[in-house]
Amino acid sequence: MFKTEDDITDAGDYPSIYQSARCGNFCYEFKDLLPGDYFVDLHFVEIICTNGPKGMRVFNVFMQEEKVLSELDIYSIVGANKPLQLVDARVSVGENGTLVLRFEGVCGSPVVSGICIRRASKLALKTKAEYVVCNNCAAEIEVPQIKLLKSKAASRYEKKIQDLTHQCQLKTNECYEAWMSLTAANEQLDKIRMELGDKLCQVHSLDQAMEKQTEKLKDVSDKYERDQRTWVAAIDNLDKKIKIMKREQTQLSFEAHECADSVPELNKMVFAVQGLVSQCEDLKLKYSEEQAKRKKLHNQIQEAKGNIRVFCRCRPLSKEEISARYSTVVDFDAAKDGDLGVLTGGSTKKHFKFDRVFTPKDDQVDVFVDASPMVVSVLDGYNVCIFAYGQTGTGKTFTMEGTEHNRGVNYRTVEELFKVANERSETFSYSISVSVLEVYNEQIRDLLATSQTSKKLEVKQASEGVHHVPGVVEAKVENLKQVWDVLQAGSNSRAVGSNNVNEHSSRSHCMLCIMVKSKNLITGECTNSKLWLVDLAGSERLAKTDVQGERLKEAQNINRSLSALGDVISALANKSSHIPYRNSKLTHILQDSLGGDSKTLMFVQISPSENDLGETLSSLNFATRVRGVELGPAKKQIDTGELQKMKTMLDKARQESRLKDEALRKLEENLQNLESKARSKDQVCKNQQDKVKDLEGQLGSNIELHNQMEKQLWQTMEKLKGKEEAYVRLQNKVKELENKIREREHSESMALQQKVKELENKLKERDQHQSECLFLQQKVIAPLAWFYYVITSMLQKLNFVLL
Ligand SMILES: Nc1ncnc2c1ncn2[C@@H]1O[C@H](COP(=O)(O)OP(=O)(O)OP(=O)(O)O)[C@@H](O)[C@H]1O
Repeated sequence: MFKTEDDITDAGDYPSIYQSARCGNFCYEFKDLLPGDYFVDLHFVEIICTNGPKGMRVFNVFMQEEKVLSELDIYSIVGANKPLQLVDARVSVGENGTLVLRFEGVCGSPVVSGICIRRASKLALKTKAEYVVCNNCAAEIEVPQIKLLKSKAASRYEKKIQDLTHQCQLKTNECYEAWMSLTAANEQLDKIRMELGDKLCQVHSLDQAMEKQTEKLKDVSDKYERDQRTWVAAIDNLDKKIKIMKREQTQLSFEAHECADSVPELNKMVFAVQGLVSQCEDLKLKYSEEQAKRKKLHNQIQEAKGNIRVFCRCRPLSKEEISARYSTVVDFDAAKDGDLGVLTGGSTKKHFKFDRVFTPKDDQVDVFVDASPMVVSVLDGYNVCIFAYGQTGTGKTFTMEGTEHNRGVNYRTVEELFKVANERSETFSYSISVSVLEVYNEQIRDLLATSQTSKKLEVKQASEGVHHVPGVVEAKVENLKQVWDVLQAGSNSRAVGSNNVNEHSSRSHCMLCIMVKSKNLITGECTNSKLWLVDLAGSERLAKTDVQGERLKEAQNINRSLSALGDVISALANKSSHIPYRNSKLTHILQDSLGGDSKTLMFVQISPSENDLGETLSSLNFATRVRGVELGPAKKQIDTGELQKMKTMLDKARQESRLKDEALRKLEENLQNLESKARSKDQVCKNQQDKVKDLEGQLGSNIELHNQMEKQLWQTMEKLKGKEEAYVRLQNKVKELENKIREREHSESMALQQKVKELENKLKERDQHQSECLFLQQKVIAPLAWFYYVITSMLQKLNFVLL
């Protein structure tokens, strides 16, 4: 016997069932069975749910090649995964002991899950037999009584079966309709689901749009709030500003009124100032006249003293001379009067007369006291030339340059110039610049030039009566320190050019030029003057030096330039039509500072030593020639009484000038104070008027701006209102939509639920019908099949008997 005990409740993957399942046409052959009758149970199950109408999965079952089941559709009877059993199908096994079960047209899914074969009891077959005679052969054919009974019952049953089959058919139809309606409902449900999905998508996108809209609205409202705050702050600020401006305007109008009130007073002041100004103008005029007079007198004194003045200075005996026991040949007894005696040998004494004689005891200060008036002339616009002449080693450099602790004329001159320039700073402005030159072997060298050029420096005429050396450095100096630095630079540069500084210095002319540009701040008169301070080369005679070659050339050049200087001075004194300035570089450079209105001071430097007597006499003779020629006999005879008178006049004029200066200064101060007060008042008044105008303008523009801002604010608020309304409208719309969606969802879900319920009910009903059908089928089909089988076999037998 082959039987499965598997209980199929749900769709499960039971291997035994699968293994026994087959598709298509197949048969099971059971061998070695005892001949006789058997009950066969067939267990069916539709494992896979296969949708489709009834009659799609039908198959036939044959037992011993007799069709016991025709067009069986399990699914339509029990549905998916439900077992169906055919029980107690009776079959006879012949002498061959073989039972053949054949399945035909099994399609779709496996259906046969078990076969049960049981032997039928023999007793059951032993029924009382009846005999019938065959019409053809008259043979008696045994017909069991029971068979007749059974045939009656079978007919009864057949009828019942027909009823039941009919009912079953009806139920199947109903089920089919229910199934179709369920399918349709399912389809509708799917459609609704899809619609619902679409709606949900729509709702979602609407939500998103709403969120975006809300965010936008939030941004707009934030911006609006921010703008509102800014505008409110701006309006507050403007209000404050307007208030401040109004206060300022009140203040300014008050001040303007005050100013207007003070106008008469101011007018009075202006009149007074105008009076003072005219007074001042008079005083200025007088002051200028006085100054001109003073200048004239000063000049007259200078002229009286001589435009070319000669000072003689004798140095002390040097250590070497003392140790060599050289005696002094110079007599200073009448030095105070400018007289100098030189012992020329024995008791012979030669006398010389100069403007001043400085003994070895006289120091640099004493020397400069007498030289300073000449120096100051350069500030009055005169060209001045001071030079030191004499034999080497007689103190030319000492007099002109001096030492660090014993400054000479050069330094003191500049010092004096700055001092006087400062004193005159209220009436004059001065610009001072300095050049330092050297003339060696008739060649000009710029000692301030940072780089020496190969180009020769030449003297050129800049304009009528003005000569200069183009390309020469003119260092602008504003104080003593700067002058000292320039002098040092010149001195250093001079040293660079030679191995032995002293030797070189004695063989070249060192020329310091101080250029002064002045402006009279009262009259506006400008002058351009220069002061030459020249340390000449040694004047020793050629014969004595006894030199040759380069030194001879140097000495010749020195002699030539010095004699050219003498010639120029002579020509000037003689008022000659031609002054031979161009005979040497020295005189050519000094052209505009020697002669004319210029003033010249010569220091003749001498040695007291008997050893230098010859050179001393030579120098003194040259100096005498210069002085003698210049002053001339007529000029020498100056009336001292007249001079004294002029001096007294000058002193008086100076005194008066000082007093007037003082008065003028005070008046000027007063005037300046009044003018500045008037100016400041004017300025204040003007400023305030301007301020009032500005403020009025600003106020106007601010009011306009304020109005514009208010307008803008109002417009913005209107816009915002509109936006807020739109926002509220949108929010309402969104809410409405949400409500609609909710309602729709609710109604749709309700309808769906209802439908689902209905469908479930229908399904339940169908299930119930199906189970009923199944139950009926089970109840009916098996016996029916049995009866059918029995009847068929009996009919066969009957046919056989009948045949
Ligand atoms: N009045 C003086 N009192 C003291 N010493 C002096 C005086 N004059 C000149 N001497 C000294 O004499 C020496 C020579 O002077 P200085 O060099 O000035 O002569 P010089 O004429 O310029 O010579 P050179 O022509 O060589 O340049 C220096 O040592 C200087 O200090």
